[in-house]
Parts: sequence; structure tokens; C-alpha cells
Amino acid sequence: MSRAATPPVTVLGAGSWGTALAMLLARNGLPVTLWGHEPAHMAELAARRCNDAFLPGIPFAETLQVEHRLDAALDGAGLALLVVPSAVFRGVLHQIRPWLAPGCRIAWGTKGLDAASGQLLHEVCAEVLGSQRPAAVVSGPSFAREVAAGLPTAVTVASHDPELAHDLAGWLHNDTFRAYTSADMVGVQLGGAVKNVLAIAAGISDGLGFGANARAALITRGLAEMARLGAHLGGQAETFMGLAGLGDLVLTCTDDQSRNRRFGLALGRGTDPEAAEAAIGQVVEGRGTAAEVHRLAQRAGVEMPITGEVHRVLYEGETPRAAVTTLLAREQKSETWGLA
Ligand SMILES: NC(=O)c1ccc[n+]([C@@H]2O[C@H](COP(=O)([O-])OP(=O)(O)OC[C@H]3O[C@@H](n4cnc5c(N)ncnc54)[C@H](O)[C@@H]3O)[C@@H](O)[C@H]2O)c1
Ligand SMILES: O=P(O)(O)OC[C@H](O)CO
Repeated sequence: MSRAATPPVTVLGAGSWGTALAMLLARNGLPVTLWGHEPAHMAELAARRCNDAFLPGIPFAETLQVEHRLDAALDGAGLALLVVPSAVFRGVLHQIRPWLAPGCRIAWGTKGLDAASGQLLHEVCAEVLGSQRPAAVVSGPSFAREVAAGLPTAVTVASHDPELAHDLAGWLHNDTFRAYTSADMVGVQLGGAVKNVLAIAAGISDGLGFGANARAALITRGLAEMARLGAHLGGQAETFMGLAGLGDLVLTCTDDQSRNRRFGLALGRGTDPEAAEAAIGQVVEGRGTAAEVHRLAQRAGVEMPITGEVHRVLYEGETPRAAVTTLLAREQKSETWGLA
């Protein structure tokens, strides 16, 4: 894939994933500005040239600038890459709108749904910035720390604008980071959102000591319910078998780097949700996404039994053990029910 001319990129959100993506793009030779909303944190990143809290010991490339003033950060940007939690995604779009140049394209690495409406983030983006502005999403199995450390990783860049998907994938791509393109924004975003809920389920199961068979069953049946909802919303079946579906699902359900999985592990061991999230100290997207996906599935009439049980544990006071018992007590079915 040939690389398009490299525009100045502004990464909005200086948490672990925003910093890792900014570091990757800067290492690939792009002029990158990393913006964060906390001046003290940004001053520390600028002084240390490293994100000590989340990505310790991995220095920034020279082409990475750090900025806490939004207008200065977006001045001259050809691409604005949002990497903030989904709960603030809409608000940050409103904040950046006055400072975006007409030709500045938009992308995000956020995984989740809009908290108020349950909309996919490309719908929120079109609502706030207009549907004419090219937009793309980066998703797939990608722990920030491994990407920052230069360990091999593959992701999907999805956009309805093939040129933007091609350009962004090219800017991200290097010897250890493969970026594939897709036109399926619905499937790619839904995969990234639902996998976080299923990772909580896998964590709960492991926290209860249920073993490898149960984990494999949750991953497989979780993939089936992700694909059922995805098909209903217009996602492509192949997307759910790809990096943004199965790939990210396996990663987050099986590795303790996942915050969603660790949150579930704590619940399974008897910790309440507030204390479990506080102990992680970073965003646990699946907690809010469980409510949004559950609502979406109910509205659409799509059965999502695992998501339903995670929702009951998080929001209806059900115990993790009772949730697993309910899942096991479901009636006998064909393995492929509900899939076209
Ligand atoms: N960490 C990963 O490995 C990883 C990988 C892929 C995708 N993601 C996704 O990226 C998104 C961000 O996750 P993260 O891991 O960077 O989270 P994080 O908890 O490490 O950081 C979140 C950052 O968002 C900032 N923030 C909060 N509210 C803000 C606001 N109103 N305006 C600007 N910044 C605000 C916080 O200050 C913090 O720096 C999530 O949707 C997550 O699912 C994370
Ligand atoms: O730590 P998690 O569970 O938010 O997962 C991080 C990434 O989404 C993995 O692809």
C-alpha cells in the first residue's frame, strides 16, 4: 500500500490509547500533536517526553508535540483523531467543532456507543460535524502498551470514504503494525463495543473459577450474539469473524491486560462494580456499554443472553453466580439459531 502525503495529525485524548497512537504516528514520521484536557498532565508529558503512568519507559519520537490548548492543538490539522472515552465523545466533538479547518478529516479509536442515545459513533459524528466530513474508525485487538512497545499488532480502519481508510491505514502501517481497511463502519464499531461487554462476562466466569471450557463457550456464544445484533443493524457477517470482531473478542476475553476482563474478574470474586472500577483507575468501557447494547438489543428484538446477564449483574443486583446459572438453564437450541 503506497503512503499518502502526511498531514499534521492532532490526537485528542492523552490516555493510554491516545498516547500510543500518537507515538505510533510520530514514529512513522507524521507531525503529531497530542492534546489532553488536563494541563498538569500535559505539562508532565511535555517535560518527561514519556507517558509514565500508562506507557512507562517508552520515549516519544521528536515529531510528537504535546498541547493542552485546543485551538493551538488543532491549528493546521489535516486529521483529528479522537481517542477519548465514549461517554465524552459527543462533548469533545462539540468542543473541537469551532477549531476544525474545513478540510480536516476525522477519525477515532474510541470503542463504545453514545451514552445518551445508544447511537454508533459515526452517527454521532455526522450529527455534530455534518455528514460531508470524511470519518473513519480504528479498531481491533490492540493493547496500548504493546503498540507503544512496538510489538506486532493488526487492526482494521473502517470508513465509508475509501480514500480516508486507505490514507489512515497507510499512516499507521509499519513493520510491526498492520492496518487493514474496511467499508463496514457499523460492523467494526459494533464489534469493538460488544466485545467489552463479553470480556466482562469472561472475567466474571474466570473470577468464579469456572475454567477454560466455560471461557471458550462464552467467547463462541458471545460472538454469535454480537453477529446477531450486527446483522440486524446492517453490519457484514465477515466483519465479526475479523480483527474488530473475533480478534478483539479473543484478546480481551483471555488476557489480563484487558481492563474489562479485570473488572469482570473482580466482580466474579465478589467485589462490587464501583470498587472494581475504582481499583482499575482507567476507563472500563464495557460497564456503560452493557446498558446501551442491552437497550439496543431489546429495542431491536434481538436475543443477547450473555449481554443480558452482564446487565443484570451490573444494574439489577443479580449475583454473578446466579447469572451463570440462568445462562446454563436456557432451553436446548440449535447452535446456529438466529444466524442467517
Ligand atoms: N487502552 C487500550 O489499550 C485501548 C485500545 C484500543 C481502544 N481503546 C479505546 O480508547 C478509548 C480511550 O481509552 P484509553 O485506554 O486511552 O483510556 P484511559 O483511561 O487510559 O484514558 C482516558 C483519557 O481520556 C481523558 N478524558 C476524559 N474525559 C475527557 C474529556 N472530557 N476531554 C478530553 N479528554 C478526556 C482522560 O483524561 C484520560 O487521559 C476507549 O474507548 C477505549 O475502549 C483503548
Ligand atoms: O483494556 P480494555 O478491555 O479496554 O481493552 C483494550 C482494547 O480495546 C483491546 O483491543
